[in-house]
Amino acid sequence: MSERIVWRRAMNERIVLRLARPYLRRLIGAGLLAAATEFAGLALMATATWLLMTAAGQPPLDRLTVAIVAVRALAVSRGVLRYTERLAGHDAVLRLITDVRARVFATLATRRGDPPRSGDALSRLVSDVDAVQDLLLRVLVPAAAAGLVSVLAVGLTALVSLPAALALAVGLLVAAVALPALATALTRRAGAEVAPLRGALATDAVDLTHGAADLAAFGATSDALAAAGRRARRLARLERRLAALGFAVDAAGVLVAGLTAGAVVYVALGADVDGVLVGVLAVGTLAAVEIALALVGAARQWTGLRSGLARVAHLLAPGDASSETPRDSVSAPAVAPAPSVRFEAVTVRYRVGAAAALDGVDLELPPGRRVAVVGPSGAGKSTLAAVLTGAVSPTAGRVTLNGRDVSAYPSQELPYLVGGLLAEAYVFHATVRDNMLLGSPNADEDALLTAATAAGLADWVRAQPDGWDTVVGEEGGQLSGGQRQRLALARALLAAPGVLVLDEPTEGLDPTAADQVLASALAATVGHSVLLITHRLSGLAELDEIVVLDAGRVVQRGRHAALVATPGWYREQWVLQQAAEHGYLALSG
Ligand SMILES: Nc1ncnc2c1ncn2[C@@H]1O[C@H](COP(=O)(O)OP(=O)(O)OP(=O)(O)O)[C@@H](O)[C@H]1O
Repeated sequence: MSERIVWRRAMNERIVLRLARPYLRRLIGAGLLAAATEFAGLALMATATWLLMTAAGQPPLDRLTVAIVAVRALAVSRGVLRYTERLAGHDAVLRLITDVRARVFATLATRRGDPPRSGDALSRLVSDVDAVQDLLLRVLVPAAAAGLVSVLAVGLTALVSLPAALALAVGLLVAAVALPALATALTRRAGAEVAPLRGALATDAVDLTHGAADLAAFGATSDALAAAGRRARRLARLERRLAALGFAVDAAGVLVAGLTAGAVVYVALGADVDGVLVGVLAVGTLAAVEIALALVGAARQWTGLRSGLARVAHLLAPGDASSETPRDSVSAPAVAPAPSVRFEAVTVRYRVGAAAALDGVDLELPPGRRVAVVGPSGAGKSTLAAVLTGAVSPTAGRVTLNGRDVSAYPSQELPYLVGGLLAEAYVFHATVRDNMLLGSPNADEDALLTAATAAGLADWVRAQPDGWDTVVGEEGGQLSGGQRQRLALARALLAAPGVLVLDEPTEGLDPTAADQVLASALAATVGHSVLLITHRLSGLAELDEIVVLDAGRVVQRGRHAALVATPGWYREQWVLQQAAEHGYLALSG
């Protein structure tokens, strides 16, 4: 098992690095330049030490001339080398990154079956692809340079004293192998958790903003916010822990440098090495260990980059396991008994001086009553629902639940009393199950099936290979408009708040499907309080009352049978719709 994980990790790097092949020569060049830069630094320290210590003995100036020129040359060349190394490295890596980003973008754009969320996709395009850049510039190039310079330093020390070279080699091994391994082991788990958590937080931001209305409608806002808050706090904790471990490892690095220099000096003195050379060895050791310690930083970087690299590799070589973070579960709502609803002369004006969207509307909805609100476009139907759910406050008049003003209810309590399918319901990029459970997280399979059947979604779910676990795509993009609507209706039926508001539940369905879905949804809500908003007039015969709105006013009200027998908007529309739909049926049959 662990072997498999290690193999897969190595595979991730290999998949990403395979893309670097066209730029290999430039990258090797950058690595050599980096090594030359570090070596120039090391040589500068050693030469300057030799110069200072020798000059203290006041030798003839010509003995120092070469060293003086060397110090100047090394100081200048170090800067020049660093500059060219950066230029070569960034040139190669930026070319590579352009390729990787284009490939990731193309994969994200064309991929089917496991569509990413836009927040997550953004994070992949930005931070995960940056991980490829960091792997090369901050891990591989400095690591190669540090390795090369360490070997050179040991080799040159061996020319002075073999035992001192051995002491340096041990110190360099600790600094370049043991400490990086320790740093990786300590930070691996936390580091691996950080990138998926960042992805999950980006997704939270998209869902919390785009899905805000639906989260509020199902009373899931505070749970969703709490879940996002938990993730944010966990991320902050992990990052603090990583920072603390980083400081501890850095401190250990300083200790290793000091101890190694001490050991080299001790061994060199024991081997009767010349005093000036001992000084050179001491300073050279400090510089060499510091260069080797760059590997600790590289290893730490690598740990942090791994999950990003894995996600890029996963995208570029599909068919591997996904690393999505599961959504936290939310607590169950208490199913509220239906309240008694009363609209008293409710007037809504969206702007001062604008025509009233609702104009003195009275409506009673005692527990168990089912009322339809119909009327031409712009008549105020959705406004009526919005006033009932507390989304819009009346300009005049009031809406009460059990005698208490809607605005007096806490926002956490209201969704269990009134809610349901609001206009333009948001479908989350999650499974069918998760979408349905939004308003009733603890519902069991039977309840899911009942609600899905009533909404006419069950057959489709059964036909999916993943059933309830089918991912519906961002904003339900993998569903047809009708399936999206059925899913939103099933969610509302499952949530079953005290008063179920259904705003155009059959929008986007053809007339036959619309009739079937409305009939089964109404059959599932017998005994519940329902406020149905619809522009279709068929299937309303069994409702207790139909309210006809026009320009914000109630122009007709009564049961279907009475309304079709009375001249007015309802009868005219009924006749028109029947004629149109029979024509449609005749054509489609
Ligand atoms: N948020 C808003 N800001 C300003 N005016 C609004 C807003 N929402 C609705 N209105 C206006 O209020 C009136 C009633 O709109 P409402 O959406 O309630 O009608 P509706 O009967 O649901 O229409 P439709 O059947 O087309 O959905 C319309 O004139 C509309 O332009």
